[in-house]
Amino acid sequence: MTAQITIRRPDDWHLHLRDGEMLEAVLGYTARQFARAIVMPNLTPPVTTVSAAQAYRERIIAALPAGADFTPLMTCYLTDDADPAEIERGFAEGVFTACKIYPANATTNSAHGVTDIRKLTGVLETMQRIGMPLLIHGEVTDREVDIFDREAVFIERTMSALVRDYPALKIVFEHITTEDAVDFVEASGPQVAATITPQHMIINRNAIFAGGIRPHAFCLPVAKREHHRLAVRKAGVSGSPKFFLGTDSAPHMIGRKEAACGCAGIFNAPYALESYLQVFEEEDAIANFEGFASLNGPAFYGLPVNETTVTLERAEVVVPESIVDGDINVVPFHAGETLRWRLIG
Ligand SMILES: NC(=O)N[C@@H](CC(=O)O)C(=O)O
Ligand SMILES: [Zn+2]
Ligand SMILES: [Zn+2]
Repeated sequence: MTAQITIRRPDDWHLHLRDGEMLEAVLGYTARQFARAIVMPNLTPPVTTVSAAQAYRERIIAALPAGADFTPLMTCYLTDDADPAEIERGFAEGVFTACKIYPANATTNSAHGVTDIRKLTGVLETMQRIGMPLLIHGEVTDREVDIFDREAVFIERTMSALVRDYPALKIVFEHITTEDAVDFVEASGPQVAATITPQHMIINRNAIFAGGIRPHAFCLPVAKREHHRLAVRKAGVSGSPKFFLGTDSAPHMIGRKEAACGCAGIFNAPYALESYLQVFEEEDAIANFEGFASLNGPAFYGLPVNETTVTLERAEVVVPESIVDGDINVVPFHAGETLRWRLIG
């Protein structure tokens, strides 16, 4: 049995770092595991301009623990009136790495999101021309559509046409949760890829109702049926360059999760690599772990791979029931469980 595994240092291609005290409390966990991360722009107010992204990047860098080697890659939150010139300038100046579409009201802090993708023609043409990736939270927001079908219906109603109409646009289908999304990404050209979270490889929708309502297993897109989990898991460990690591680590204060109307989001940053590696091991696919965690993302984004490495050893790690820092109290993914790998640096 392998006792240690060393891979090139991974990156997280989908991450929520928040701001202020929460940023201070959670950033170190990601910086310990990952060299770079695509930082989601769904702050209040959202990050829609080059100057807001620059200022947010500075706050992140200022909050880094001493000696950390971590680069935040910033994203622009698209709204109906997003300005193609601003986006092109942000990309050219190296401030924006990508743009993010949240369909309006699809998820946490998405009230300013896009109401109709047809309003973005100028933006999407520009992004296609300059090779700037478009990251999509792929769920319809139509309340008539069952919540478990919203990703599949988004493919039918929006994603298919988008891929057809912008054949050279780089698109990341974020945090995929269904067999439909796996099939769609596999059937599309190399310009279409997807991120996969640890939770969507590990839990199905039963986890949200195991013996009672489990708010810490609730995120969006919500976990689906077992056959979808198996399809997502298989895609993730397959070695296909179209699938790469994106934790979607999304911390919310314990009181905002354990509430009559609890927030969506799972905080998985502290043990993300341990969690993913366990899946690759269970699927007898450790040989594909480095590709998923450290190579496929940079290749898709056209960025260099990281030069340094990380090592995980086979050792039990008990995940704490909560992560507390000053006033911040967040329950991590796998709280109270024992994981089989430990990141040693
Ligand atoms: N994934 C989540 O459940 N929540 C994210 C938003 C998102 O990625 O959709 C958040 O910002 O809390
Ligand atoms: Zn999302
Ligand atoms: Zn997210």
